[in-house]
Amino acid sequence: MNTAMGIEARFQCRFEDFALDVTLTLPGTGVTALFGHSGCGKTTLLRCMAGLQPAQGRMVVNGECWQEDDFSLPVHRRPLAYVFQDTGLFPHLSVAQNLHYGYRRIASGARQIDFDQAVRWLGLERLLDRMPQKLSGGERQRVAIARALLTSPRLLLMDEPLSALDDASKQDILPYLERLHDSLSIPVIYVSHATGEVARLADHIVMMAAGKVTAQGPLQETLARTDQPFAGEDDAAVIVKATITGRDDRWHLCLAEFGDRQIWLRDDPRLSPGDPIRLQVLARDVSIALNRHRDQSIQNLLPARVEEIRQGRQPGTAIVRLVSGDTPFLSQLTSRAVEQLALSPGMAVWLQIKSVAIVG
Ligand SMILES: Nc1ncnc2c1ncn2[C@@H]1O[C@H](COP(=O)(O)OP(=O)(O)OP(=O)(O)O)[C@@H](O)[C@H]1O
Repeated sequence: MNTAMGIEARFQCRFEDFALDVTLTLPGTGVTALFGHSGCGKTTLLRCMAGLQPAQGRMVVNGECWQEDDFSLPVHRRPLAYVFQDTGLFPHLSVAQNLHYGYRRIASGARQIDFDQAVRWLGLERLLDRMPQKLSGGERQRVAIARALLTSPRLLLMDEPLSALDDASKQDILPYLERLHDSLSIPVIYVSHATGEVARLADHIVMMAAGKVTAQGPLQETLARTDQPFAGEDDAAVIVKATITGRDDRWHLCLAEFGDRQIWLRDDPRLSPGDPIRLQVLARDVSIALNRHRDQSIQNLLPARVEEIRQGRQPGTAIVRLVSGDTPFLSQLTSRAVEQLALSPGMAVWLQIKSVAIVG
Protein backbone atom coordinates (compact mmCIF):
# COMPACT_ATOMS: atom_id res chain seq x y z
CA MET A 1 0.00 0.00 0.00
CA ASN A 2 1.24 3.50 -0.78
CA THR A 3 1.93 4.94 2.67
CA ALA A 4 1.12 8.43 1.40
CA MET A 5 -2.45 7.19 1.06
CA GLY A 6 -2.87 5.06 4.12
CA ILE A 7 -2.26 4.67 7.83
CA GLU A 8 0.77 2.94 9.20
CA ALA A 9 0.61 2.19 12.89
CA ARG A 10 3.07 0.17 14.90
CA PHE A 11 2.89 0.23 18.68
CA GLN A 12 4.33 -1.58 21.63
CA CYS A 13 3.39 -0.82 25.19
CA ARG A 14 3.11 -2.81 28.38
CA PHE A 15 1.03 -2.68 31.54
CA GLU A 16 1.48 -4.95 34.51
CA ASP A 17 -0.70 -7.75 33.09
CA PHE A 18 -1.03 -6.80 29.46
CA ALA A 19 1.19 -6.11 26.47
CA LEU A 20 0.14 -4.47 23.21
CA ASP A 21 2.23 -5.31 20.16
CA VAL A 22 0.62 -4.43 16.84
CA THR A 23 1.62 -3.51 13.32
CA LEU A 24 -1.11 -2.24 11.02
CA THR A 25 -1.35 -0.95 7.49
CA LEU A 26 -4.79 0.52 6.97
CA PRO A 27 -6.54 2.29 4.10
CA GLY A 28 -6.44 6.08 4.15
CA THR A 29 -10.21 6.39 3.67
CA GLY A 30 -13.29 4.43 4.70
CA VAL A 31 -14.14 2.74 7.95
CA THR A 32 -11.81 0.25 9.61
CA ALA A 33 -13.38 -1.77 12.40
CA LEU A 34 -11.23 -2.80 15.34
CA PHE A 35 -12.85 -5.95 16.53
CA GLY A 36 -12.14 -8.29 19.42
CA HIS A 37 -13.21 -9.44 22.86
CA SER A 38 -13.26 -7.21 25.88
CA GLY A 39 -9.75 -6.62 27.17
CA CYS A 40 -7.93 -7.48 23.91
CA GLY A 41 -6.49 -3.95 23.68
CA LYS A 42 -8.75 -2.03 21.30
CA THR A 43 -9.03 1.09 23.46
CA THR A 44 -5.33 0.97 24.30
CA LEU A 45 -4.53 0.90 20.59
CA LEU A 46 -6.79 3.92 19.90
CA ARG A 47 -5.18 5.76 22.81
CA CYS A 48 -1.74 5.04 21.33
CA MET A 49 -2.91 6.45 18.00
CA ALA A 50 -4.23 9.55 19.71
CA GLY A 51 -0.98 10.01 21.63
CA LEU A 52 -2.83 9.57 24.94
CA GLN A 53 -1.01 6.36 25.77
CA PRO A 54 2.78 6.56 25.63
CA ALA A 55 4.10 3.74 23.44
CA GLN A 56 7.10 2.83 21.34
CA GLY A 57 6.26 2.92 17.69
CA ARG A 58 5.34 4.76 14.58
CA MET A 59 2.20 6.43 13.28
CA VAL A 60 1.86 7.91 9.81
CA VAL A 61 -1.53 9.14 8.58
CA ASN A 62 -1.91 9.77 4.87
CA GLY A 63 1.68 10.89 4.53
CA GLU A 64 1.89 12.88 7.79
CA CYS A 65 4.18 11.49 10.44
CA TRP A 66 2.74 11.77 13.97
CA GLN A 67 5.22 9.50 15.68
CA GLU A 68 8.55 7.91 14.86
CA ASP A 69 11.56 6.97 17.03
CA ASP A 70 11.96 9.74 19.61
CA PHE A 71 9.56 12.08 17.89
CA SER A 72 5.92 12.09 19.01
CA LEU A 73 3.40 14.83 18.30
CA PRO A 74 1.63 15.71 21.54
CA VAL A 75 -2.08 14.87 21.78
CA HIS A 76 -3.32 18.39 21.17
CA ARG A 77 -1.25 18.72 17.99
CA ARG A 78 -2.57 15.51 16.40
CA PRO A 79 -5.33 16.49 13.97
CA LEU A 80 -7.78 13.82 15.03
CA ALA A 81 -11.14 13.58 16.73
CA TYR A 82 -12.04 10.97 19.31
CA VAL A 83 -15.65 9.97 19.97
CA PHE A 84 -16.41 7.49 22.71
CA GLN A 85 -19.38 6.10 24.62
CA ASP A 86 -20.07 9.21 26.54
CA THR A 87 -18.39 12.11 24.84
CA GLY A 88 -19.63 14.76 27.23
CA LEU A 89 -21.22 17.81 25.65
CA PHE A 90 -20.88 21.09 27.52
CA PRO A 91 -24.08 21.07 29.61
CA HIS A 92 -24.36 24.87 29.80
CA LEU A 93 -24.13 25.33 26.02
CA SER A 94 -26.87 24.71 23.45
CA VAL A 95 -26.35 22.21 20.65
CA ALA A 96 -25.37 25.02 18.25
CA GLN A 97 -22.92 26.47 20.78
CA ASN A 98 -21.44 23.04 21.42
CA LEU A 99 -20.93 22.62 17.69
CA HIS A 100 -19.40 26.06 17.29
CA TYR A 101 -16.97 25.43 20.12
CA GLY A 102 -14.53 23.32 18.08
CA TYR A 103 -15.46 24.84 14.74
CA ARG A 104 -14.42 28.36 15.72
CA ARG A 105 -10.91 27.21 16.58
CA ILE A 106 -10.22 26.03 13.04
CA ALA A 107 -9.07 28.77 10.66
CA SER A 108 -11.69 29.17 7.96
CA GLY A 109 -9.20 28.21 5.21
CA ALA A 110 -8.38 24.95 7.02
CA ARG A 111 -11.96 23.82 7.51
CA GLN A 112 -12.76 20.66 5.66
CA ILE A 113 -16.39 20.34 6.70
CA ASP A 114 -18.65 23.33 7.04
CA PHE A 115 -21.14 23.86 9.80
CA ASP A 116 -24.30 23.32 7.76
CA GLN A 117 -22.89 20.19 6.19
CA ALA A 118 -22.20 18.57 9.59
CA VAL A 119 -25.65 19.61 10.84
CA ARG A 120 -27.25 18.04 7.77
CA TRP A 121 -25.21 14.84 7.87
CA LEU A 122 -26.15 14.18 11.47
CA GLY A 123 -29.74 15.40 11.12
CA LEU A 124 -29.43 18.13 13.77
CA GLU A 125 -31.41 20.90 12.05
CA ARG A 126 -34.24 20.84 14.56
CA LEU A 127 -32.05 20.36 17.63
CA LEU A 128 -29.75 23.37 17.36
CA ASP A 129 -31.44 25.44 20.09
CA ARG A 130 -31.85 22.57 22.56
CA MET A 131 -29.74 22.10 25.66
CA PRO A 132 -27.88 18.75 25.95
CA GLN A 133 -29.95 17.53 28.92
CA LYS A 134 -33.06 17.75 26.73
CA LEU A 135 -31.67 15.35 24.14
CA SER A 136 -32.00 11.58 23.95
CA GLY A 137 -28.82 9.48 24.24
CA GLY A 138 -28.76 8.91 20.48
CA GLU A 139 -29.25 12.61 19.73
CA ARG A 140 -26.46 13.53 22.15
CA GLN A 141 -24.15 11.11 20.39
CA ARG A 142 -25.06 12.58 16.99
CA VAL A 143 -24.18 16.05 18.31
CA ALA A 144 -20.90 14.69 19.71
CA ILE A 145 -20.02 13.20 16.31
CA ALA A 146 -20.88 16.45 14.49
CA ARG A 147 -18.83 18.42 17.00
CA ALA A 148 -15.90 16.08 16.41
CA LEU A 149 -16.17 16.46 12.63
CA LEU A 150 -16.31 20.24 12.85
CA THR A 151 -12.75 20.28 14.16
CA SER A 152 -11.77 19.10 10.62
CA PRO A 153 -9.87 16.06 11.83
CA ARG A 154 -7.66 14.03 9.53
CA LEU A 155 -8.53 10.86 11.43
CA LEU A 156 -11.71 10.02 13.33
CA LEU A 157 -11.41 7.52 16.18
CA MET A 158 -14.67 6.07 17.46
CA ASP A 159 -14.59 3.85 20.53
CA GLU A 160 -17.86 1.94 20.87
CA PRO A 161 -19.84 5.13 20.22
CA LEU A 162 -23.16 3.29 20.42
CA SER A 163 -22.54 1.03 23.37
CA ALA A 164 -24.34 3.21 25.92
CA LEU A 165 -27.49 3.36 23.76
CA ASP A 166 -30.48 1.04 23.85
CA ASP A 167 -31.25 -1.03 20.77
CA ALA A 168 -33.85 1.37 19.40
CA SER A 169 -31.48 4.36 19.66
CA LYS A 170 -28.72 2.31 18.03
CA GLN A 171 -31.00 1.56 15.10
CA ASP A 172 -31.86 5.27 14.84
CA ILE A 173 -28.27 6.42 14.72
CA LEU A 174 -26.82 3.76 12.40
CA PRO A 175 -28.25 5.31 9.21
CA TYR A 176 -26.45 8.57 10.09
CA LEU A 177 -23.20 6.70 10.54
CA GLU A 178 -23.78 4.99 7.21
CA ARG A 179 -24.34 8.33 5.56
CA LEU A 180 -21.11 9.60 7.09
CA HIS A 181 -19.37 6.58 5.76
CA ASP A 182 -20.48 7.51 2.25
CA SER A 183 -19.66 11.23 2.57
CA LEU A 184 -16.48 11.47 4.66
CA SER A 185 -13.14 11.45 2.95
CA ILE A 186 -11.10 10.97 6.14
CA PRO A 187 -10.35 7.55 7.58
CA VAL A 188 -12.43 6.34 10.51
CA ILE A 189 -11.29 3.72 13.01
CA TYR A 190 -14.31 2.24 14.71
CA VAL A 191 -14.02 0.03 17.77
CA SER A 192 -16.84 -2.38 18.35
CA HIS A 193 -17.60 -5.85 19.50
CA ALA A 194 -21.04 -5.82 17.93
CA THR A 195 -20.83 -7.91 14.77
CA GLY A 196 -23.95 -6.25 13.30
CA GLU A 197 -22.39 -2.78 13.54
CA VAL A 198 -19.13 -3.97 12.03
CA ALA A 199 -20.97 -5.74 9.24
CA ARG A 200 -22.95 -2.65 8.47
CA LEU A 201 -20.33 0.06 8.63
CA ALA A 202 -16.86 -1.29 8.01
CA ASP A 203 -14.91 -1.70 4.78
CA HIS A 204 -11.85 -3.07 6.44
CA ILE A 205 -11.39 -5.02 9.64
CA VAL A 206 -8.64 -5.57 12.18
CA MET A 207 -9.19 -8.48 14.52
CA MET A 208 -7.37 -8.48 17.82
CA ALA A 209 -6.79 -10.94 20.63
CA ALA A 210 -4.58 -10.53 23.72
CA GLY A 211 -2.88 -7.35 22.50
CA LYS A 212 -2.03 -8.72 19.06
CA VAL A 213 -3.54 -8.50 15.59
CA THR A 214 -4.87 -11.89 14.52
CA ALA A 215 -6.14 -10.85 11.07
CA GLN A 216 -6.54 -7.69 9.05
CA GLY A 217 -7.85 -6.91 5.57
CA PRO A 218 -10.94 -6.04 3.55
CA LEU A 219 -14.10 -6.90 5.51
CA GLN A 220 -15.67 -9.50 3.25
CA GLU A 221 -12.48 -11.41 2.61
CA THR A 222 -11.20 -11.32 6.18
CA LEU A 223 -14.43 -12.46 7.81
CA ALA A 224 -14.46 -15.45 5.49
CA ARG A 225 -11.00 -16.63 6.54
CA THR A 226 -11.08 -19.88 8.47
CA ASP A 227 -7.77 -19.13 10.19
CA GLN A 228 -9.02 -16.10 12.11
CA PRO A 229 -10.25 -16.96 15.61
CA PHE A 230 -13.68 -15.40 15.03
CA ALA A 231 -14.51 -18.11 12.46
CA GLY A 232 -15.05 -20.59 15.30
CA GLU A 233 -17.28 -18.36 17.39
CA ASP A 234 -21.02 -18.53 17.70
CA ASP A 235 -21.66 -15.32 15.82
CA ALA A 236 -19.10 -15.93 13.06
CA ALA A 237 -20.58 -14.61 9.83
CA VAL A 238 -19.72 -13.47 6.33
CA ILE A 239 -20.97 -10.38 4.56
CA VAL A 240 -22.51 -10.60 1.13
CA LYS A 241 -22.89 -7.44 -0.93
CA ALA A 242 -26.02 -7.79 -3.04
CA THR A 243 -28.61 -5.81 -4.98
CA ILE A 244 -32.37 -6.05 -4.62
CA THR A 245 -33.80 -7.23 -7.91
CA GLY A 246 -37.38 -8.24 -7.27
CA ARG A 247 -40.21 -8.84 -4.92
CA ASP A 248 -42.83 -11.52 -4.35
CA ASP A 249 -45.83 -9.83 -2.72
CA ARG A 250 -47.72 -13.04 -2.20
CA TRP A 251 -45.07 -14.53 0.08
CA HIS A 252 -43.70 -11.24 1.40
CA LEU A 253 -40.26 -11.98 0.09
CA CYS A 254 -37.75 -10.04 -1.92
CA LEU A 255 -35.01 -11.26 -4.16
CA ALA A 256 -31.39 -10.15 -3.86
CA GLU A 257 -28.71 -10.86 -6.42
CA PHE A 258 -24.96 -11.16 -5.99
CA GLY A 259 -22.88 -12.12 -9.02
CA ASP A 260 -25.07 -14.59 -10.86
CA ARG A 261 -26.59 -15.93 -7.64
CA GLN A 262 -29.95 -15.10 -6.10
CA ILE A 263 -31.19 -15.28 -2.57
CA TRP A 264 -34.66 -14.80 -1.06
CA LEU A 265 -35.09 -12.48 1.90
CA ARG A 266 -37.97 -11.51 4.10
CA ASP A 267 -39.53 -8.46 2.47
CA ASP A 268 -38.73 -5.07 3.86
CA PRO A 269 -40.92 -2.19 2.62
CA ARG A 270 -37.95 0.20 2.72
CA LEU A 271 -36.19 -1.74 -0.03
CA SER A 272 -36.70 -1.12 -3.73
CA PRO A 273 -35.30 -2.87 -6.78
CA GLY A 274 -31.82 -1.56 -7.53
CA ASP A 275 -30.95 -0.90 -3.86
CA PRO A 276 -27.53 -2.16 -2.78
CA ILE A 277 -27.61 -4.09 0.49
CA ARG A 278 -25.26 -5.87 2.83
CA LEU A 279 -26.36 -9.26 4.07
CA GLN A 280 -24.95 -11.01 7.08
CA VAL A 281 -24.96 -14.80 6.85
CA LEU A 282 -24.05 -16.57 10.08
CA ALA A 283 -21.81 -19.61 9.70
CA ARG A 284 -24.14 -21.59 11.97
CA ASP A 285 -27.05 -20.89 9.57
CA VAL A 286 -25.25 -22.45 6.62
CA SER A 287 -25.46 -26.19 6.12
CA ILE A 288 -24.22 -28.35 3.29
CA ALA A 289 -25.99 -30.91 1.10
CA LEU A 290 -24.57 -33.12 -1.60
CA ASN A 291 -27.71 -32.95 -3.71
CA ARG A 292 -30.29 -30.37 -4.46
CA HIS A 293 -33.09 -31.60 -2.22
CA ARG A 294 -36.37 -29.91 -2.94
CA ASP A 295 -38.20 -31.68 -0.12
CA GLN A 296 -37.00 -29.44 2.67
CA SER A 297 -38.05 -26.12 4.09
CA ILE A 298 -34.93 -24.05 3.42
CA GLN A 299 -35.58 -21.68 0.50
CA ASN A 300 -32.07 -20.67 -0.29
CA LEU A 301 -30.02 -23.36 -1.95
CA LEU A 302 -26.92 -22.28 -3.80
CA PRO A 303 -24.41 -24.32 -5.76
CA ALA A 304 -20.97 -23.98 -4.19
CA ARG A 305 -17.54 -25.48 -3.99
CA VAL A 306 -15.75 -26.52 -0.81
CA GLU A 307 -12.48 -24.62 -0.47
CA GLU A 308 -11.13 -25.45 2.94
CA ILE A 309 -12.01 -27.48 6.02
CA ARG A 310 -10.57 -26.77 9.43
CA GLN A 311 -11.18 -28.12 12.84
CA GLY A 312 -13.36 -25.81 14.95
CA ARG A 313 -12.43 -24.42 18.31
CA GLN A 314 -14.61 -26.89 20.21
CA PRO A 315 -13.84 -30.59 19.92
CA GLY A 316 -16.07 -32.29 17.36
CA THR A 317 -16.71 -29.11 15.35
CA ALA A 318 -15.47 -28.01 11.94
CA ILE A 319 -15.42 -24.81 9.92
CA VAL A 320 -15.84 -25.13 6.20
CA ARG A 321 -15.14 -22.35 3.74
CA LEU A 322 -17.13 -22.50 0.52
CA VAL A 323 -17.42 -20.31 -2.52
CA SER A 324 -20.62 -19.77 -4.46
CA GLY A 325 -19.86 -17.87 -7.66
CA ASP A 326 -17.20 -15.50 -6.33
CA THR A 327 -18.73 -15.08 -2.90
CA PRO A 328 -17.21 -16.84 0.12
CA PHE A 329 -19.31 -18.40 2.88
CA LEU A 330 -18.46 -20.15 6.12
CA SER A 331 -20.33 -23.10 7.50
CA GLN A 332 -20.00 -24.45 11.04
CA LEU A 333 -20.64 -28.19 11.08
CA THR A 334 -19.93 -31.12 13.32
CA SER A 335 -16.84 -33.11 12.42
CA ARG A 336 -19.17 -36.09 12.12
CA ALA A 337 -21.14 -34.35 9.36
CA VAL A 338 -17.90 -33.54 7.52
CA GLU A 339 -16.97 -37.20 7.61
CA GLN A 340 -20.41 -38.51 6.71
CA LEU A 341 -20.61 -36.22 3.68
CA ALA A 342 -16.95 -37.04 2.90
CA LEU A 343 -16.34 -33.32 2.30
CA SER A 344 -13.03 -32.39 0.77
CA PRO A 345 -11.59 -29.27 -0.89
CA GLY A 346 -12.74 -28.86 -4.48
CA MET A 347 -16.00 -30.79 -4.00
CA ALA A 348 -19.19 -29.43 -5.58
CA VAL A 349 -22.01 -29.16 -3.01
CA TRP A 350 -25.18 -27.22 -2.24
CA LEU A 351 -25.27 -24.52 0.38
CA GLN A 352 -28.44 -24.37 2.43
CA ILE A 353 -28.87 -20.95 3.99
CA LYS A 354 -31.38 -20.99 6.81
CA SER A 355 -31.55 -17.29 7.47
CA VAL A 356 -30.06 -14.03 6.28
CA ALA A 357 -30.02 -10.68 8.03
CA ILE A 358 -30.06 -7.41 6.12
CA VAL A 359 -27.50 -5.27 7.88
CA GLY A 360 -27.21 -2.29 5.61
N1 LIG B 1 -3.68 2.22 32.34
C1 LIG B 1 -3.69 0.89 32.48
N2 LIG B 1 -2.94 0.27 33.43
C2 LIG B 1 -2.94 -1.07 33.53
N3 LIG B 1 -3.63 -1.90 32.75
C3 LIG B 1 -4.39 -1.34 31.78
C4 LIG B 1 -4.46 0.08 31.60
N4 LIG B 1 -5.30 0.33 30.56
C5 LIG B 1 -5.74 -0.87 30.12
N5 LIG B 1 -5.20 -1.87 30.85
C6 LIG B 1 -5.40 -3.31 30.64
O1 LIG B 1 -5.06 -3.57 29.28
C7 LIG B 1 -5.94 -4.53 28.73
C8 LIG B 1 -6.57 -3.97 27.45
O2 LIG B 1 -7.50 -2.95 27.80
P1 LIG B 1 -8.36 -2.18 26.70
O3 LIG B 1 -9.22 -1.21 27.43
O4 LIG B 1 -7.45 -1.67 25.66
O5 LIG B 1 -9.24 -3.37 26.08
P2 LIG B 1 -10.48 -3.29 25.10
O6 LIG B 1 -10.24 -4.32 24.06
O7 LIG B 1 -10.70 -1.90 24.65
O8 LIG B 1 -11.66 -3.76 26.07
P3 LIG B 1 -13.23 -3.34 26.08
O9 LIG B 1 -13.83 -3.94 24.84
O10 LIG B 1 -13.72 -4.00 27.33
O11 LIG B 1 -13.30 -1.85 26.14
C9 LIG B 1 -6.94 -4.89 29.80
O12 LIG B 1 -6.50 -6.07 30.41
C10 LIG B 1 -6.85 -3.72 30.76
O13 LIG B 1 -7.14 -4.14 32.07
